[in-house]
Amino acid sequence: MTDAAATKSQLPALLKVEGITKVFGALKANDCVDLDIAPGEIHALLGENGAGKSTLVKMLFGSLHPDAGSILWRGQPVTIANPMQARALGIGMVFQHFSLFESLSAAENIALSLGADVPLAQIAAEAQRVSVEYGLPIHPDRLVGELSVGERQRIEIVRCLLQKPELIILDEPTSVLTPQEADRLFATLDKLRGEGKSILYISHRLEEVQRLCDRATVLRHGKVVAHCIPQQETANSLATMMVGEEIHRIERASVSAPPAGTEPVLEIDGLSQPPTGPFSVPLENIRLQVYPGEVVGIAGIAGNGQSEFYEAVSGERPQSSSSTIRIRGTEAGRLGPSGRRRLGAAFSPEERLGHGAVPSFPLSQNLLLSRHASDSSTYLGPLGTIRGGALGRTLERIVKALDVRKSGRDPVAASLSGGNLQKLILGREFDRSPALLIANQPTWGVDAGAAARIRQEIIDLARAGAGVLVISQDLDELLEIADRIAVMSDGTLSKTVPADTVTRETLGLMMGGAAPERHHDQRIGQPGEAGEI
Ligand SMILES: Nc1ncnc2c1ncn2[C@@H]1O[C@H](COP(=O)(O)OP(=O)(O)OP(=O)(O)O)[C@@H](O)[C@H]1O
Repeated sequence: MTDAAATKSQLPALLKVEGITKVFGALKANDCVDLDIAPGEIHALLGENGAGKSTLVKMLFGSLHPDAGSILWRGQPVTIANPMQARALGIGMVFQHFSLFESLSAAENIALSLGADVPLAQIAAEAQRVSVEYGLPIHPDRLVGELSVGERQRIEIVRCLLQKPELIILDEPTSVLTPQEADRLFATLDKLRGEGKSILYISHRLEEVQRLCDRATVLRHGKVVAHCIPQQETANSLATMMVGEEIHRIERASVSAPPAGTEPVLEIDGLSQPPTGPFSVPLENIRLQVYPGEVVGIAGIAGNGQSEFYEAVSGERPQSSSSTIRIRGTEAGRLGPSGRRRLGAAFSPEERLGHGAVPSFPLSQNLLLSRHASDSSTYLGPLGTIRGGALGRTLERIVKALDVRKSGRDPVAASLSGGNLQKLILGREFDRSPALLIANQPTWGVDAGAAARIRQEIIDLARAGAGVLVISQDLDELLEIADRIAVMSDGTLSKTVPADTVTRETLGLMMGGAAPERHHDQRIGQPGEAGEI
């Protein structure tokens, strides 16, 4: 045990959890969990998707209630009936799925949760002060609906800090952040720890857990399997504790240039789009080609036009000109998502709940929503009746292929853990064997084992002949799976470079806008790209 961790483990606990159990139907999501957190400690809560982490922290925040066990706060047993009581005790939480109203400004959202009679201008000023003090830049007057996921998260953290909590629960805070934003967050958390605040930190990124956290509790299938000091472990040993077996190593055969004359599966030619809202990023003359057999990655700092680009290529925001987007040679610019799906495209959006899936619909109905147009003869009868048997069989196939953990046969989407829902949404698209897959942040919030599985599926899909476009803020992910990488910056797209000729550092520079040439696209095997970065 390191000296600091040893000292912290001996301090009287700020929070102690004893034998907490939570049952959903036949599933024990938490099974007699013990955990203690000292003042001034960053404590990691680790476990694979569906291990029970969110269930545990929701009980600490009063949004779920334990079936057995006790919670002690500063040594006293407490019942946390609701989030208001949790906040009153001094427990704040930043959720994995943000709880902000999109049509309200950042300051209005903060005002709602503070619930006090404080003028909005004062709340905005206070939020600004906290955001500067803790290095979390936000714009209090901006509408949340216009902001990137990273910016929304900063608002959530600022809102939480304004409530002056003693314990802050962070559920996968860095999964949507760039390396630079994550570094800034770590500095913020360090500062909070220095002020004596405690942090319960859920993350699938084991390197950052080792770098940041004093102690860790590891859950598997709802049970505590280990308490450990992350710095005394390796990322591999932590992952093995979580999943109980070694993590799959990605296998990736190199891809050769497609034969001359091969038609791209996706061709974007001069895609420009004016701002779609007061704070949205305009897209400027984007050109890109994706060929069968390859994975093309789009890197970039959040808020540089990736969301607008995804909307344009997926058909969520059809274009005024048909010819700016071609899918398998057919002009598709004016088509919506279903029209593009009929051409063989598949899509996986960044936000899984609300966008990738309807939270209150069972999984089978969510499956139907994305496949009714492209596979109508499989899932719909002659009079538009739903073929439940076919839907059920497909669902089972997807669940098996991606090892989706769920409670019950066909539960509502909202009941799946974040990572399991992500596996389901991607599995739904893989299952169609699409000619083109466009995935936005495919492994956001997914555990190390499942992320490896998803990345392998993406590579296998490409090697089986599909073209894949992956938008990701995770540079390591792009370097692992992409054959070519382009960087989105300020609504423009750099030329692509072969992934094996770039490093994180050069990509980081490109993300900062250092790429001298834009609007070009280059296929694998064409020379002279890397030197031009
Ligand atoms: N409201 C609910 N109803 C039914 N089952 C639920 C509910 N909430 C969670 N579960 C189930 O409990 C298990 C634990 O889920 P939980 O969200 O706590 O996992 P997690 O460790 O946070 O996973 P992830 O890393 O994917 O977020 C999962 O199998 C999930 O499907």
